[in-house]
Amino acid sequence: MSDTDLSAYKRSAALTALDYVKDGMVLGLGTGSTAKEFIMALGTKVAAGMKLRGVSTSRETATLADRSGIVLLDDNDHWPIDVAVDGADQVDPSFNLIKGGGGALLKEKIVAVSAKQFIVLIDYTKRVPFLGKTFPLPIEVISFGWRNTARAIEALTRSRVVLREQAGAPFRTESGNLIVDTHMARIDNPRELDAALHHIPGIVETGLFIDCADVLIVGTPQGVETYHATRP
Ligand SMILES: O=C[C@H](O)[C@H](O)[C@H](O)COP(=O)(O)O
Repeated sequence: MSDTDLSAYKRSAALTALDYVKDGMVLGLGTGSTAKEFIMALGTKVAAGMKLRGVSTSRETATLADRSGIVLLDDNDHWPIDVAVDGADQVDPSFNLIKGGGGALLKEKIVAVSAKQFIVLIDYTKRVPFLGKTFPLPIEVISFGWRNTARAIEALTRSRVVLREQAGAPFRTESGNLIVDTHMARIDNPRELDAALHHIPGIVETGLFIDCADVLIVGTPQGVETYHATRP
């Protein structure tokens, strides 16, 4: 499946998400190619007269939002986010996610949990029976002592941990941290793993999004499928 084909499924999911957007809302705006489709589609709503404000999860998204006519709230404001919309790298049957393929996981998680409703958009290839295996878990760590932090992650997960690089240098997040990608064969209990990882000093945030997604919108060859999470 080529990226071009998949982008059509991402776009159809993004267009469906427009149904959740109402005039005057504050939106949490995710990062990545699927979120980009959504933000560009919002531009048509704004052009038609809808007033939207947003919180951006990356500089790239801020630029797109600006082009779409969405007024961005300041980083230091309190954000009354109605709906956050973002892509994901993997989604399991309980709607737990791996995110952070683009390195924006920290801001994305802050925005997702701040929203009254979090909508996840994916193409159908990202639904998996369990997290891991086909996508390494991104973990944001501070650079101070990162090798020791990586060792601790390896010891906990019994997996290979690889420092993410970009153009031959360590990749830096917008918060100035590093990302280590953790190649796990299978994540059996994402909630337990996330909790255990958060006990390791040096870890800023993980790409595990547990119990965050309220709505999952999936672009498939047969059309768009929408699922609503049920919480206990
Ligand atoms: O850090 C990046 C984000 O978590 C993205 O939302 C995720 O990687 C999915 O990206 P895309 O929509 O480009 O597949």
